Amino acid sequence: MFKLFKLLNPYKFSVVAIIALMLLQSLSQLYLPTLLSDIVDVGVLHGDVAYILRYGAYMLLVAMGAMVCVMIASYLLARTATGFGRDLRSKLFSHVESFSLHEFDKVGTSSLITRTTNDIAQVQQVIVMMRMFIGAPTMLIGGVIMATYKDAHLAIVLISVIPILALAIIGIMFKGLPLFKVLQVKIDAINLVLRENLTGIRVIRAFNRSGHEQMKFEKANLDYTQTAIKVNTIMATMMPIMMLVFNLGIVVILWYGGIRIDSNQMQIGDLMAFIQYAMQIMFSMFMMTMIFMMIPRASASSGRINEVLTLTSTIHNTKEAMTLPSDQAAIEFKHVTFSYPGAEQPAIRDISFRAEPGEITAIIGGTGSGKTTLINLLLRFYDVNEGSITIDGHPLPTLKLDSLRQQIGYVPQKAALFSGTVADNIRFGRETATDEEIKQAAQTAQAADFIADLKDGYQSVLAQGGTNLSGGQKQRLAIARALARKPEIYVFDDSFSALDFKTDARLRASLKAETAQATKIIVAQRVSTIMDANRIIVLEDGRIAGIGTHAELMSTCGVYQEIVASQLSEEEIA
Ligand SMILES: Nc1ncnc2c1ncn2[C@@H]1O[C@H](COP(=O)(O)OP(=O)(O)OP(=O)(O)O)[C@@H](O)[C@H]1O
Repeated sequence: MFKLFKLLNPYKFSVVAIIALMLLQSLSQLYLPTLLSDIVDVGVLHGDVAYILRYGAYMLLVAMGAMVCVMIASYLLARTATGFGRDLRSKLFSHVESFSLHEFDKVGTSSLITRTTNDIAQVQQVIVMMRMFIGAPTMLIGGVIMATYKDAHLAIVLISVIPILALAIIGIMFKGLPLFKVLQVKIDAINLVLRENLTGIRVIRAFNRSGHEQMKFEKANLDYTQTAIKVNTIMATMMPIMMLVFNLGIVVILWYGGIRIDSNQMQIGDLMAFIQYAMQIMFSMFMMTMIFMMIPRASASSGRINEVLTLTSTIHNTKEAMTLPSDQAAIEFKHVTFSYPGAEQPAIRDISFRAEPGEITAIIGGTGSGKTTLINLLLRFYDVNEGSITIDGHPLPTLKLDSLRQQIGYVPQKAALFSGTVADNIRFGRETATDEEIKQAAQTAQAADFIADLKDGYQSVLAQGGTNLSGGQKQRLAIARALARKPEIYVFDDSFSALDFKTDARLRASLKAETAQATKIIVAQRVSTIMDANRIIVLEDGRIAGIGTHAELMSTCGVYQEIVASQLSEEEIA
């Protein structure tokens, strides 16, 4: 957790001020019972009204001073804690942004969400408690000193109670600590079910699986609740134990104090002050308990946050990484083999091909044959295990990641859109694109007509993920976004599947004219989409089953013939 507290550096002046103010406040609090005992022992017992009024006013002043200290410290603390939370969230977010897909797979999306929200809130809570960190020990130590100063004999009772309480707290903490870690993991589990449920709501409804999902959620929820109850029960036992020990302590103090007053060894005002110090000590022990309750949970959370922060992306720019020149870009895969982390079998093996500028290179194959994997490697979402991928002769790891991705207009298999307007989503491809260029991109992507039909045209607002559009409309917007980028390389990962045949054909015709010079890679399931490609790569079980034009493959590649036969009519094949 201390590692994270380095983020408090920009707030060091506030932190110092808070510490000073809280020390001042605690000292004032400790002074009040002594003033009270003076009023009783000198003013009340001798009937000196002027003394009572003078010291009464003095007490009021000290109490008000303490209150002002708390108010300023609370204000500074609120600012520091929220600032710390904001900075930590930003740090975590930007760190996660640098992750390759491998790290995302490793931590899991739901857990990353919990860590960026709930876990940071737990650590932030510790900062909020900083007031207590200073107040509680000062009051405890100061209270013991002042009580001893008032009556050393009586103080023995007080001091002997403290270790008993401390032992009880430590024992309970040891039982609670492991459960706090479990608690955070169980919040992850709730988030996972919730996330799956919300994103897959249509499928869940269509398959009448709401009851099943409800049960899954109930299970995760109950699991979390049971652990939370267990933790809280352990923690809750602490309070009655503390109260019991302390109240017994007070009874003993009153009894023994009475005897000492009786024998003129102590004054009544001092006993009153002594009891107040005992109360202050008890209060500070309560505060310490609260701190001890918070710290294990926060330290479990900070461990989870640090785990993400120390995770470095396996894919990053090397010092020597160069910028990819923005001209024609020939892509070459040379004997590429790749396995997903943790997978037993390679997803692709010994893949070699070239994709030339100005040409269309198509990739076709059954589901799971490794088509998307090839694209993931080209975009350097993952690094190859064997072989190499080059662009214009430069191996991908020698290129700056930004410059590599800058040159690629990528249309994913599942069109991902963002909340914002239609224009915003197309401009996502290139921030500097003019309105004219956005319209042109939409025109080429065959999206202009449906955009014109929307109520506010290009300014129509899309729901989160573009759920207010059809699948084909989303795909066309994703294509327009890639076109707006004006890259040297286009990658269409099964991007025409949701389009009807006519739109598919029109789109490909307009793309041909618009992207004549670029290197185009088209992954497709439909033969009709890629029949006229310059080169078709046929994949089967992660290996290349054939490379050539449609005509060549029809005579040489059995796998391709099978795919064609399953899709096209006799005339189309001919
Ligand atoms: N993130 C991942 N982690 C582990 N294995 C994966 C991952 N993504 C894909 N795979 C595996 O790699 C293999 C190739 O998957 P890939 O997505 O490349 O196939 P595809 O040809 O694009 O299939 P489809 O046409 O169905 O999209 C499959 O066996 C798949 O199970």
